[in-house]
Order: sequence, then C-alpha cells, then structure tokens
Amino acid sequence: MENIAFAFGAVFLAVVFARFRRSGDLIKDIPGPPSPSWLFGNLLELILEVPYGVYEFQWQKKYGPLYRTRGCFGENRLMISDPATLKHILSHPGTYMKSPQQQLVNLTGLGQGSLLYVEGDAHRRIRAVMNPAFSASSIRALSPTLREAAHEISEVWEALCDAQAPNEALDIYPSLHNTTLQAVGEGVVGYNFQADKDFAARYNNLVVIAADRSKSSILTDGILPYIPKPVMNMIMHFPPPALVKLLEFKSAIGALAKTLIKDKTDALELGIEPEKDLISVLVGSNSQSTSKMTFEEIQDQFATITVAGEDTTANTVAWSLYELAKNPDLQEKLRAELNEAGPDDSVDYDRLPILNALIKEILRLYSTVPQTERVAAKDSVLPLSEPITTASGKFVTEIPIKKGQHLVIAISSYHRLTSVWGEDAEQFKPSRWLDGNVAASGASIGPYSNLLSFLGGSRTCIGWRFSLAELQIIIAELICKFSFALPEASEAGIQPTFAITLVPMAVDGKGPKLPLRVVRLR
Ligand code: HEM
Repeated sequence: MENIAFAFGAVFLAVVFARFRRSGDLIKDIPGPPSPSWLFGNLLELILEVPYGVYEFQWQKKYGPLYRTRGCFGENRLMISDPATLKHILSHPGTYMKSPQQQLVNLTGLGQGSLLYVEGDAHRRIRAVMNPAFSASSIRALSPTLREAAHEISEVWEALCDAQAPNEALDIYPSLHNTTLQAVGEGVVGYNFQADKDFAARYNNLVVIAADRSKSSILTDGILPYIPKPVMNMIMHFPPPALVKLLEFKSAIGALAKTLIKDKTDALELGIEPEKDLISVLVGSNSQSTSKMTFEEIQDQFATITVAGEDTTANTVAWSLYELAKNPDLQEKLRAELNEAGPDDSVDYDRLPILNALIKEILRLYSTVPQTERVAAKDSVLPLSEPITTASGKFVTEIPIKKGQHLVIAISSYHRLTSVWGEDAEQFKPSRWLDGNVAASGASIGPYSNLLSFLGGSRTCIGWRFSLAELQIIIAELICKFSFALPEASEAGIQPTFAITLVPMAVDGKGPKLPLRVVRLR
C-alpha cells in the first residue's frame, strides 16, 4: 500500500514538475507578485480575500495589465486585462480553450451538450440554433412576462415590509434570487419554478453550496487537471457531498426538461401557436434549422440557462440596490425619471438615461463574473498593447506561450484600467455614461458599451440582452414601489466576495446576504 502511495506521489510530482518547466523561461521572467506558498500560490489572495480584488487591483497598478501569478504547486499563470491581449484571446477560441477545472464543473452539472461545455464545431452548431431565441426581437416579446415576475416580487416585498418593525433591516438577497429564478423560469424555459416547491428548494441549496469558499475547494481545483480520466470516472461513482447536490439538481431539472420539451415539440407538430418563452422559440427554430440540436442537447440547455442566467442577474440587481441605498440622491433622480416615463406597460426602458447609466456602472464595477480562465491548446504568441520589461531587464512587445499555459481573463481588473476608463476608473460614477461623456476609450471589447462583463468573441454571454431587459424591468419596478437605505453601520457590513459569482457576503462570513431598510412607497 505504501509503495502505491509513494508511486502515486512520485508520478504526481513529476507531472507537476513537467508542467512547471513547460511554462517556458519568458513566463517565469514576467514581473508579478511574490508567491506566499508553493501549495496555493497566489490563489488565496486572489480568490479568498475580501473584498474581492483587494490584491488584484493593487497588482494591476504595480505590474500593469499583464503580469505573472502562481497557481497551485508553483504553476505560472498570466493575469490579463490588456485590451489587445484580451481581444486576441477572445477571437481565437480554438487556441484558448476553457480550463479543465471549468469544463469538469460544466460537464458534471450541466451535461455534455451544454453551451457552456461544448467547443469547436459543436459550439458553433448549437450556438447558431440558439441565437434566434436570444435575439433583440425575442427578448422584446418577453417584456410582459418579465414585468409579471417583477410585480410578483414587489407583492412579496410589500407583505414582508408590512410584517417588519419600522427601520428594521430586511435581507433582500433570498427574494432577489426568487425573482430572477421566476424570470428565467417563465421567460426562458416556460416554467413556473416558484410553484414547484421541491425544485425551488433544490435550487436554493445549490446557491448556498456555490457560495462556499475554502482552501480545500481551491486545492481540489488545483489537483483536478492532474487526475487521470479513469480515476476521475471512479470518483464520479462516489461523489463528495457538494457534488451530490449538483447531481441531484441536474437529474431533477433533466426530468423536467424532458417533459417540457416533449410538450413544446408536440404543440409545434399540432400547429398550436407557440409560447413566447425562449425554449419554445428554440424548439421552433431547431425544427427549421439545417444544423439541428438533438433532444438531449436541448435538454442540457435547461440547467445551463437556469444556472448561468439566474445567479448572475440576481447579484447584479443586488449590487444596484446596494449602491442606490448608499446614494440617496441618485435613487431620487432615478425614481423621478421612472415616474415621469409613465405607466410601465408603455415604457421603452432603453431610452431612460439614468437607469441605463446605473446598470452599466454596476456591470463595470461589480462584474458578477469577475474573472474567467482559458488554457492554451497549442503554442502561441500573445500580443501586447504596452511593452513589458521583464524581471531580468528584457524589453518585450509580445509573449510566446507554450501549450497548456493557464491564462486568467481579469474582467474586473479590465474595468479598472485607467488607460480605458480614465483616472477615476475606481470610483462608482454613473454620470460617466451620461450627457455624451465618453465612458471608455480604446478598441471596443464585449457586446455592450465596451464592457467585458459579458465577455466577447464567439463565447459572448448568449443571455446578455435577456439579462439587460430583466435588470431594467426589475430595478424599475422596485425603485417605483420602495425606497432603500443602508441599515445601521453594524448591520450593513457586507463585502463583494468571489464565490463563483460576485456575491454580497456578510463580514462575519456567515453566508451571502443584503440587509437594507426597505420602505413601501405606494
Ligand atoms: C449580469 C448577468 C450576466 C453576466 C454578467 C454574464 C456573464 C457571462 C460570461 C462572462 C460568460 C462567459 C463565460 C466564459 O466563457 O468563461 C457567459 C456565458 C454564458 N451566459 Fe451569461 N451572464 C449573465 C446573464 C446570463 C443570462 C440571463 C443567461 C441566460 C438566460 C446567460 C447564459 C449564458 C450562457 C448559456 C453562456 C455560455 C455562452 C457560450 O459559451 O457560448 N447569462 N455569461
């Protein structure tokens, strides 16, 4: 037994050593912060420190928009916010692919047909069939459904406010998740998740598990790429408790998806007018498309869209309300703009400057996906918009990298680049988007207002228009019906924390929450 453990350890170290050597001499010479630990590298500073970015944003100031950090076991990684390098990475999806860690989570939780998992031709085919469902006109047609979901949350909040003592803080975080789950359920998959208590409970379990952050989860992530496939398959037969919950969720949503897709396909064949939800649109466009998705592939998009679309938008609404509570003047101006715009059914939210300036500034400063990862699938060369002087004094204008090089797309850091956003890049300042101001300079990146929040290139977030519509409608509903203020200082202690997405976490570390003083207005 001891011999087996020794042999396993030796192989593991050999693989780690080979990987470390493979990263090439130039990468080791790129300036970056010292690594406090061989085991964790800089990951504890990058991932576990709160508020999110406390080290990352300082390092960007010190080392520039591309620098070296360490992952587990001394691995060299590159942190990248340089616009030219990012554009290059995002426009070559065949060269820079998702990391094995990301792909394992996608495969396990969402299935091999998931848009988040597939690469290459399969990604192009599935994306082409799905795109029409997420087009501007399909999203516009969903406005009444989204308004309905927003009305439902305000009714729940009215009841909660009535039950509260005056000035008592209300933790609005769970309710926000319920609203966005409802919006994604009814708008995208055509199902009332809230009415299904069992499903809603499973989903809420998942939100809590996702918010768990620990050294052991970082170490597990670090070890994953070194585990051979057969060993991994064995582990999947005896999954750890956190994975069990994910698998339970996958099987529950898989069964639901099967029934719903069958109903929608039958309705289509019988010539019944299709519903407006995006999966109905998808089933329709799939039947007409030459490059079809299989039944299983459509099924896998249910969990994908629910998970990718719910949490991200809930957190963005949460941070919007948090900043509005901190900035009462802005809140008043927004309320006045919305009241003047008239009754909700006729409002064109795209034309409301303050609402959209707020949303853009929140997407910039509270990017709910603060970073994502890629790994070079072959040797390549990264272009730079600014030359770098290496630790040994070499002047480089591009960086050759080897296959397997780990790259971090530093979304939140990009949003704090003074070269793009100006000297006040770190300030919350919605007015940068108003009155013809030029919020960002330089080459455009991402699908929306030069923001990287929804990434860019062929893997741009497919739900970005849906998300914007949801954000506009939910924020408008809540600001017209309630006022928001920060509670007493002792209760207000929340920090932006990286837990897959950027969540408001209690300073006492006791889970995500957002306590605000909420008052009914009408
Ligand atoms: C504020 C809200 C949102 C943000 C900030 C956001 C951000 C992102 C980002 C950064 C990615 C790229 C991940 C990567 O490739 O590493 C992504 C992909 C994706 N998002 Fe979103 N997302 C949001 C809302 C939504 C919504 C509402 C949906 C669905 C209704 C959605 C569905 C997806 C899907 C399916 C992908 C995979 C796209 C592909 O690989 O082709 N997202 N999102």
